[in-house]
Amino acid sequence: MTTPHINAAKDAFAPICLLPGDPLRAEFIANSFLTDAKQVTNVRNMLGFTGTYKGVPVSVMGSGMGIPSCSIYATELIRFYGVKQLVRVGSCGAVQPDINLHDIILAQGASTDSGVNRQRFSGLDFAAIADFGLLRKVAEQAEQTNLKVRVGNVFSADLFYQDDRSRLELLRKYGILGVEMEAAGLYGVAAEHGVAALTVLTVSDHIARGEAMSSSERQIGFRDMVQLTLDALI
Ligand SMILES: O=P(O)(O)O[C@H]1O[C@H](CO)[C@@H](O)[C@H]1O
Ligand SMILES: O=c1cc[nH]c(=O)[nH]1
Repeated sequence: MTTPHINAAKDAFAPICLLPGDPLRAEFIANSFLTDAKQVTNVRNMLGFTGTYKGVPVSVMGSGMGIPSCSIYATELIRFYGVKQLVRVGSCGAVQPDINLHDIILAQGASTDSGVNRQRFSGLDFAAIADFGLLRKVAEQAEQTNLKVRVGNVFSADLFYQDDRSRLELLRKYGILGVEMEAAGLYGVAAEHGVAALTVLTVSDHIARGEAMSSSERQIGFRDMVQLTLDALI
């Protein structure tokens, strides 16, 4: 079976799928965390893998950057491959002064400048929120392992390069924790199909302070996020 963007066998994906933006991060997660991970799709080099974690089948697939790309993969995974729980494991730029590089954010909700949810919600404003069950599991796992996480609203931006400082100040004032590019779209796709989604983010940049992780720091930081997420869900 193939879809326009996934060339996996019909039963190739597990009901739980992690979605990093970067397909090479998907490969890293598969090789580092999953047992017997096998590559199941490679259309456009958007790699997807399925293996097990503590004996439970888990998939991981790149989603690309931005809501349109992520929405394509999320929709095909749900409609054609039966995925029921989609958990984005991504990076973000921090907005608030008390958030630092390496911090982990659970995106309880996602504000956005994208119009996609208005398109699917008849022009009305849809509150793009995480599945409470998934959110609670990851928050409780963090508490049990003494890993500090922040839970709240993030902003899913269409533009990565956005130099408007007044917008940054607006986001800070409204309590936005971090800026990324997919969560609001993922939550909209999940709501449309009646499945569960969550976004877990590692702070890779501080937008206000102009700080950024090195590539090796990114890998270690992402490791903590993935470990937390898998231990919470499985
Ligand atoms: O690291 P990922 O998961 O790709 O997430 C963030 O990084 C990309 C921008 O560099 C966007 O996709 C943004 O959401
Ligand atoms: O979308 C993103 C991701 C990481 N850092 C940012 O500043 N923006």
